[in-house]
Amino acid sequence: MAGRVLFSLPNGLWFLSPLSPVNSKSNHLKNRLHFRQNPPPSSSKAVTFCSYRNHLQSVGEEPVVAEPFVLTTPLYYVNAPPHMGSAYTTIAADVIARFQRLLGKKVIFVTGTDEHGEKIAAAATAQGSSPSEHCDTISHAYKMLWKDLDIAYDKFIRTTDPNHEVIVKEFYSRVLANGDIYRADYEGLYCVNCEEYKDEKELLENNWCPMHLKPCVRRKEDNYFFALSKYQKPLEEVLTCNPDFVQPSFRFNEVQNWIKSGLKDFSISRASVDWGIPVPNDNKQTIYVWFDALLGYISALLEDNEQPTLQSAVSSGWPVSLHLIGKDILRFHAIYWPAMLMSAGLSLPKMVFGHGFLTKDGMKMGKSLGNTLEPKDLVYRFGTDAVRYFFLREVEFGNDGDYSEDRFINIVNAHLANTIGNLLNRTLGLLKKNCQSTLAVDSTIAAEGSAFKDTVEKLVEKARVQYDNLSLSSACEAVLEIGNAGNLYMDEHAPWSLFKQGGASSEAAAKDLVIILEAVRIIAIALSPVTPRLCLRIYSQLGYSKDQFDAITWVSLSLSLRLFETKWGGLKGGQVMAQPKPVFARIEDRTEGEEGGETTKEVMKAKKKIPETQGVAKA
Ligand SMILES: Nc1ncnc2c1ncn2[C@@H]1O[C@H](COP(=O)(O)OP(=O)(O)OP(=O)(O)O)[C@@H](O)[C@H]1O
Repeated sequence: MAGRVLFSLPNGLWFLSPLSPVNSKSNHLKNRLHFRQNPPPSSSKAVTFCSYRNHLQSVGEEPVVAEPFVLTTPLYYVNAPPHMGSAYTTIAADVIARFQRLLGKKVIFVTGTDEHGEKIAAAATAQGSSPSEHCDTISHAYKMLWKDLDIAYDKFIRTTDPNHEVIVKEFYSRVLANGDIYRADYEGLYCVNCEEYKDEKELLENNWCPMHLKPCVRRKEDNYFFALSKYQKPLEEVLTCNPDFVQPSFRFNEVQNWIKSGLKDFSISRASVDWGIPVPNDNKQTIYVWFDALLGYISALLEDNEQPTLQSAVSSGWPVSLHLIGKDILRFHAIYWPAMLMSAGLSLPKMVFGHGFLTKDGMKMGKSLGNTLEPKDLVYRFGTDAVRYFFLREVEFGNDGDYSEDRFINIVNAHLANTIGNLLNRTLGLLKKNCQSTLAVDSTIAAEGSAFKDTVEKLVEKARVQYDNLSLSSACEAVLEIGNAGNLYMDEHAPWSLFKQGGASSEAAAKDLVIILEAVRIIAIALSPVTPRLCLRIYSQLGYSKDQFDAITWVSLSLSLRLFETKWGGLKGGQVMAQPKPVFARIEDRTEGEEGGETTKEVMKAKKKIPETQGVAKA
């Protein structure tokens, strides 16, 4: 999405004269907001966001009880294959989706690709392929990467999908009928690579684009515009009535300031771009990104073989609970999109979260700059869980973060291999040696009167709250603290020496092992949204099957059905643990064919897969 608008905010337009007034600007500015299908209660008053929501509820468009948890990533622009920045948003979305599923919610996780525009056509020509072949190749590269990164999405929407086109056209027609689209002439300096008119103030000498270091060309065309300015007040109200609408809170303030500084109408079509969805009733123009790609969030919701209508798509999960995006496209998601939805009489998303950038030498990593980090390479070298864990734990969600390989290796080794993996391994080693790998008592009995149990329960609750607040790094930290507390407990109690003393000391030592293993069991649930493979291996070591792992929930819904939850008390006396085997090999210790695990095998598997997409040339 962002790839189509780089560094240019298409607000500053150069109006010459309104053309054949689809709805002339002067007229539509006088109009009050109205909604074609569901007119609001009083057409004589400007509609506020709060009254708008009440109105939608009364006509049944806004569900009173939230149903599924629907979340989206941006639809990535297929001008080049994915990179670690695209992977970052998608990993974070996957973690949130997995967490919500653990809470027992039905989740619809939407991702996909934005496939229209001049840059795509140019990239295809440069490759000697057709635009549609090019889109197929790059879109496939995204899907392959999501597979390697264990991204469990529910819907993958491509904007070249014919159903998407139907939805875009219906949406456009609604907004048009609402008097919010008009045609006007404008002229300016155009950067072909940004696919955007630029404000002369932002250009370098001789009108060079600062991003592409190429000259912009003067262009004049007539386009269709969306009357964003009409939504100034309603958007102010959206923020006033809904302080959680934009997260993190400092981005909320940014959005508020943008709105305060005055909203200008924006262009929604291109006359010179063929590779796109034609504007209804004017096939000389194609629809520009915001009236195309953003609609993918809605068309993705269509069920297979369903009539593609806005109504049917919306009834399958709109409004979304969360749009997860990078801060580069915040303005479009937090201002343009809500205004467009209001114009079409549809509900607004519940939250837009704009995270920060992964940077390289302080610059945003991006396809256009080409300063990207290859996620496939990282997966090949370090494994899927290591990549997922590092970026979420290291970068505070919402802020920027720079990548360093040393830091990557240190963090992953210290947290996953040492604190968690080693704790499990040495406990199971002692259990094997002294208790035939069998638990002496239930974990509830073992922990009677133990302050450690309370510590674990508090920390896991802290992790839940942090996941819920989208503080993903803090959630990881809370889980890691359980591991730290477990290691401390082990060192303080020294069960290895208690076993040597025999008698009551030996019994106490056997209980200590149960206590530590129960803590590790809880870690495996709490970290499973972030490192699902590692957590499955931990669960297997604790003697559970994959089916049992797949059935875990965070909170017990029914005591008889949900045995494996984050509450203390899952492990039972007599339960037999598996033979101790490292669940996470330290990075420098991994060699081809090494025993130790699946981690090594996963790395080798990823290595074999690399050629599948590595050959995709950059646009
Ligand atoms: N460096 C990055 N850090 C974090 N997220 C990123 C980064 N780069 C891209 N993204 C994610 O991808 C989205 C933009 O998608 P897009 O396909 O336009 O990628 P892009 O690499 O930014 O493209 P371009 O460099 O051409 O602008 C962002 O909103 C964000 O979700």
